[in-house]
Amino acid sequence: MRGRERTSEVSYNRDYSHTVGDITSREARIVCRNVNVYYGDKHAIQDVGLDIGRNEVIALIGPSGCGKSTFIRCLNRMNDTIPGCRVTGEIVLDGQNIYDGSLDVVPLRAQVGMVFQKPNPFPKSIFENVAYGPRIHGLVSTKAELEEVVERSLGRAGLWDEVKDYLHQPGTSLSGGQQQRLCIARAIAVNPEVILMDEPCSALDPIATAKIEQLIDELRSHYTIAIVTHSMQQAARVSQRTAYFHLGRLIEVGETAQIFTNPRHQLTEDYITGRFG
Ligand SMILES: Nc1ncnc2c1ncn2[C@@H]1O[C@H](COP(=O)(O)OP(=O)(O)OP(=O)(O)O)[C@@H](O)[C@H]1O
Repeated sequence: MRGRERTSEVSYNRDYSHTVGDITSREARIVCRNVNVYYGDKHAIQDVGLDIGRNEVIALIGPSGCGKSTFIRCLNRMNDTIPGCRVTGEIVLDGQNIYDGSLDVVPLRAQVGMVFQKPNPFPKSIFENVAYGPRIHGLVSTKAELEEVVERSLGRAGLWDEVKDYLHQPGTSLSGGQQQRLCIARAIAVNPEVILMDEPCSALDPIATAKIEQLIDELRSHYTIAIVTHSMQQAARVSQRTAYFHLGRLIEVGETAQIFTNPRHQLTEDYITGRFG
């Protein structure tokens, strides 16, 4: 790590000497400590500590391969599905370490929903895409309740008005941006607390991207959101805090405005000014 005067002036976290800035959050929803991830012998995430707060959007940024996706996948144990992947450390959601052996990952993945880079609706109708989760998680007992959940979720995802007359058309018949909002509605339908988004706009045009960004801002009042993005403009537009990763380490975290206007670590500055990445 290159040093210069700037790095000697900054205050590091007491327990996370390689991370500049305050890793804690006043109203922490997720508390990550000493998180390490290995793919076989490869040490992909190294000693990450980070809180993610209630009703906040946190952007995870950094050069390709720095571990953003790997880290976000730790938060709902999606890495469990990757052969040879091992996670150590603690990730506590509402007081429970989600890596406890006794924890059932099925409800966890409803509680911590995920939206991927490419919209991935099920090969089912628009209605069924949203209804599937509440039905299998036993969240509704009548048809009327199910219809209400579908309408509310599509409404919250900003899609209801566009699809209310086509609920029985295939989800895949929608445009890319609409499909992504359908996937957000599907995540919302099972009452998540946290929504993880891994480059949710990378397959979308600027208009569809703007809609998703506006939606993210609206969703913040109900959910905690972590978003991986390659777009620094997007991070600046949608997030309140930003975390900068480099080679598997969390280098700097802070208020988004501070990270983009006054980064405290040389590596962060190099990245945001386009010197590498
Ligand atoms: N399934 C896997 N098996 C082995 N190594 C992996 C796997 N997935 C990721 N890695 C490695 O872990 C490191 C972090 O990758 P990751 O995809 O998390 O980075 P990223 O910051 O999200 O990258 P990008 O911005 O390009 O998506 C990289 O060195 C990558 O090659």
